[in-house]
This record gives sequence, C-alpha cells and structure tokens, in this order.
Amino acid sequence: MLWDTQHIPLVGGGLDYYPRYIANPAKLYQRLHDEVSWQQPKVTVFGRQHVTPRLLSFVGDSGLSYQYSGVSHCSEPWPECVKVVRDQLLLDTGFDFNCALLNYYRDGHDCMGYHSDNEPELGPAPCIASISVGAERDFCMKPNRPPRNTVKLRLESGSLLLMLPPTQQHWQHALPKRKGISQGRINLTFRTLI
Ligand SMILES: O=C(O)CCC(=O)C(=O)O
Ligand SMILES: [Fe+2]
Repeated sequence: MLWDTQHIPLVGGGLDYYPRYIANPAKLYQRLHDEVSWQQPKVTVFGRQHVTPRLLSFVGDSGLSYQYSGVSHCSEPWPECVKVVRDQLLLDTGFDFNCALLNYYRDGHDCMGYHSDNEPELGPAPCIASISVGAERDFCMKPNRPPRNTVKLRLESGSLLLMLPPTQQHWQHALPKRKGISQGRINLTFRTLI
C-alpha cells in the first residue's frame, strides 16, 4: 500500500511518508492497546526520578536487548499484529527489522523529547520505520547544526514514516505535547539491532 508517497528531502537525510500504509488503523490500534504489555519505566534526569511521559514496550526477535530511558531492556516476543507489520515492511521496503520500540501516548499530555535514534548497536546509518495509529500528532525535526530550521509533519493514523539514512546522524526528532488532544496514539518504531 505504497501509493501517495511523499518524499521529504533533508540536508543530510530524508523522509518517505506513506499516509495510508495500514489498511485498518482503528483495528490495529485496539489490538495493540489490548495485547501489548505496556510499561512505564522510571528515568533519572539530573538526579531526579520521573516516570516516562508515555507507555512503552520493546519487542523483537529473542535475545535482543536495547537501552532506553537509561536502562537496558530485553525484548518481549513479537505480538502477532506487530509481526505482521514487520513482515510486510520487509516485502515493501527491503529493510529487515529485528525489533521495535512501541510507544503509547495516552493523550496529548504524553510526549517524547528531541533525540536521535543513534545508539551504536543500530550501526552507523540506520533506517527507522515508524507506524502511527490513533490520534494524529505533530512530529518535529530539527538539524543538529545551524541553520536550525525545523520541519513539522502531521502523522496520520495508519501512516508509515521512513527516516532514511543518514538522517539520524544529522537530525533530531520529537513528539511534542498537544494538550487539546484527548485520544490515544500508538507508534511502532522498527529498528535493526546488529
Ligand atoms: O512517536 C513517534 O512518532 C516517535 C517515536 C520515536 O521517536 C522513538 O520511538 O524513538
Ligand atoms: Fe526516535
């Protein structure tokens, strides 16, 4: 379902956006909501403990571990509905993802701050595939170096965003708070750990 593709060139990277990648986003949202074992890990920032402002789960092939929020997590087995998407991404994009970080933003108060997905275990130039279902949210990108012109996209329910290499080397991304939004959004970011 790769029609309506939009390519967004970035200096030092680029994005491919497919607004209607998932055939039935409402159904996928409900399955993820009900079937994933959502966690809310604690993070220590400047010596103070907080809970992450969203729920998370790390899933993938057995025996993988991934560091997020400052803590190493072992992969949970693939939920069937996530595995189906992983297999389809391999057919459509050629990228063979072996894990995914799942994010559940319960409403517009939940968010993710600016970061790059540039952990060494992702290799020097990872491709990240990001699936969104549920509430539409703004996704912001800013380059590491001036001129710091930001790029803003609205990630629709059912969309696929590919962050192409070498975007993670030169850009950061964030999902800012949007206090008017009362619905949930679930995001799947597929990665390859090497
Ligand atoms: O929720 C999103 O769209 C972004 C998620 C993200 O950046 C991540 O999991 O690293
Ligand atoms: Fe990210």
